[in-house]
Amino acid sequence: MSVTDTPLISLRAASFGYADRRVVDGVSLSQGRGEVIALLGPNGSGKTTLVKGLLGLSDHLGGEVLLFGTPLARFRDRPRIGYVPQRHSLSASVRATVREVVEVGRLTRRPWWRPAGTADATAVDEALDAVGLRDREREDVSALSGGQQRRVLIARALAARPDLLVMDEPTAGVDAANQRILADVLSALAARGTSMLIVTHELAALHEVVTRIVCMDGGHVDYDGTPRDYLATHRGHEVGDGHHHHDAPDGPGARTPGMAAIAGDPLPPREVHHG
Ligand SMILES: Nc1ncnc2c1ncn2[C@@H]1O[C@H](COP(=O)(O)OP(=O)(O)OP(=O)(O)O)[C@@H](O)[C@H]1O
Repeated sequence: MSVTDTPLISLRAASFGYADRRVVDGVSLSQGRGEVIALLGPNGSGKTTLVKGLLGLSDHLGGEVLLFGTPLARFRDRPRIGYVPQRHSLSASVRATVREVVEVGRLTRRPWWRPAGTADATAVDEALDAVGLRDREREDVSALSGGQQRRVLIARALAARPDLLVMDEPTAGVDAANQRILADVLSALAARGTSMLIVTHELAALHEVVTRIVCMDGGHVDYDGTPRDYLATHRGHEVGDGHHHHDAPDGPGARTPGMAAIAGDPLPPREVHHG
């Protein structure tokens, strides 16, 4: 297998959890370069625990986990995986400009004592362009909407030029118009070949971006295939986790659109964007 064929992530019978509590149990999954995987499943099925496991933020409790071919325990090249955490918005109590927040993404790419150079500035410019916020770079992040702040966080992750972008519910809590903008941002990244692993309850918003669907239930993977096959086998059910929802009536799943949306019903109109 050549280096370029090495999967970005490769899990064999992998388990993750917290201390001795096994939440993700015996999952086998590998992601190739350029793939955009939507990780679906009901609340509590272990999606976040799985992606946190890849980042060393939950405990690896068994099985094999390779990141870019290197066993998780020996993996040191953390900046290769960009992470946009769940339900994270930027604190209103800290004053920082959009650009300053994105610049933080570069810190993992240089020693702490070296000041930012032109390569850092270029990476920040590109990340801001990728999310369509270059023209807002001097603004205070607290002045931005929730959806725009989510884009700032995506830019922060992109600034490190990761090989894999892991996002936990990037569209949750964002209104329909801004979901559309976020989906466009992710589509543009996908068109550039960015590999993504996206935990989501809102497949309808992202269906144009996703190349593969992995569905979890009770800590296991119970579906892994193309969006087309997923649609065929799950027709009549709600997208993602709607049919399993049990513990978060006001959570993101509560807004999960039905199958009709992914099957081609029109999405909400695009937001007209001013400056
Ligand atoms: N830090 C933690 N310590 C102990 N248990 C945890 C921790 N974080 C999550 N869990 C438990 O792990 C289980 C799976 O949670 P996880 O967040 O991975 O699910 P999820 O599929 O991402 O759910 P959601 O769709 O609600 O985000 C839950 O039962 C949760 O209580």
